[in-house]
Amino acid sequence: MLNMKDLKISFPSKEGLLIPVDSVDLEIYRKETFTIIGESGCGKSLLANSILGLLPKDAQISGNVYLEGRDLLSLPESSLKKIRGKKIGMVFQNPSTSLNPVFTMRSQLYEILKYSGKPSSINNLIYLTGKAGIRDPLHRLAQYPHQLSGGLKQRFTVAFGIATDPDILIADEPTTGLDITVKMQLVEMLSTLHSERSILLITHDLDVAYKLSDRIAVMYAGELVEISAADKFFNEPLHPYSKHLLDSHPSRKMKPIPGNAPHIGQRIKGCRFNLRCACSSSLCSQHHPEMKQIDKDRYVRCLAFA
Ligand SMILES: Nc1ncnc2c1ncn2[C@@H]1O[C@H](COP(=O)(O)OP(=O)(O)OP(=O)(O)O)[C@@H](O)[C@H]1O
Ligand code: NI
Repeated sequence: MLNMKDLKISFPSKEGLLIPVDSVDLEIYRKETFTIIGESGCGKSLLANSILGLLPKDAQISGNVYLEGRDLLSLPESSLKKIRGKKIGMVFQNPSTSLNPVFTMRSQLYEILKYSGKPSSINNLIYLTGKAGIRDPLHRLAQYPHQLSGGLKQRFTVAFGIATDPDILIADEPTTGLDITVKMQLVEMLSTLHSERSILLITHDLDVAYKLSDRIAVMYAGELVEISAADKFFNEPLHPYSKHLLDSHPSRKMKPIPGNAPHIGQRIKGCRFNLRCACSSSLCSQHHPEMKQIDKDRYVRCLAFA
């Protein structure tokens, strides 16, 4: 459905070219929830934003992003805008920035539907708010963003995200900043959407990833280092970094990952994780591993598997 080939995003800077996303290859299947996890700054949001053509102006991008065979990166802005509106839905990290404070929820949802040529009857508005798990829809639709709780605002951004019935919904940290009860309600709601469309989920939160994902991709310093079916991933992570990520969770060993994530300008020879890896050998600091298929639904970038 959505395919990335050798995607690279870079920024010119005084210290030379910064490459926060490097050689990413991935495929998101129809109706699956594909989740990207990894420490802050590893490139998750840039990767997601590249699908929408929403990168910063100075970003340089190469490679391909195919949505149903069409390369989004080669399309002019006008076509991209149409696709963005109809085929790709987006749920942003901070609902306050994606909701317009001066319009009611009803008029905002109405505008999205009208713009994308979808039915904008009140029945459809109620249907969509219901799908996003919003109770008492008529009352809520009449309100302005500042009258809503954080959880309700986030539900409305989900309603906006699915309004155009997109093939893929991109949700970047949708649960960040929500308290635990509201977070779990949102997760519950997202899981009901899951059977209908592909979801690209980005999260720091392993609980959220565990509850929602069909497959997990782990990103480290701009590269994907593991892609695995979610059940296998949580039982038997392959990459040493994946193991550390899981061990840092309170329900496991709650052990922090040793060392620090590399600085964005840092060029690391060999495996990018070798400086922090307990299993690292002299080979790891010399050879940069390729992504290798281990079995039907697992890939890993680690010399221990080469
Ligand atoms: N316009 C820019 N110019 C230079 N570097 C940038 C720019 N935008 C982002 N970056 C850098 O790219 C890296 C990846 O950023 P990105 O936002 O994709 O990380 P992330 O994995 O989403 O992190 P988080 O989990 O904190 O949201 C970061 O180191 C960031 O500083
Ligand atoms: Ni991010």
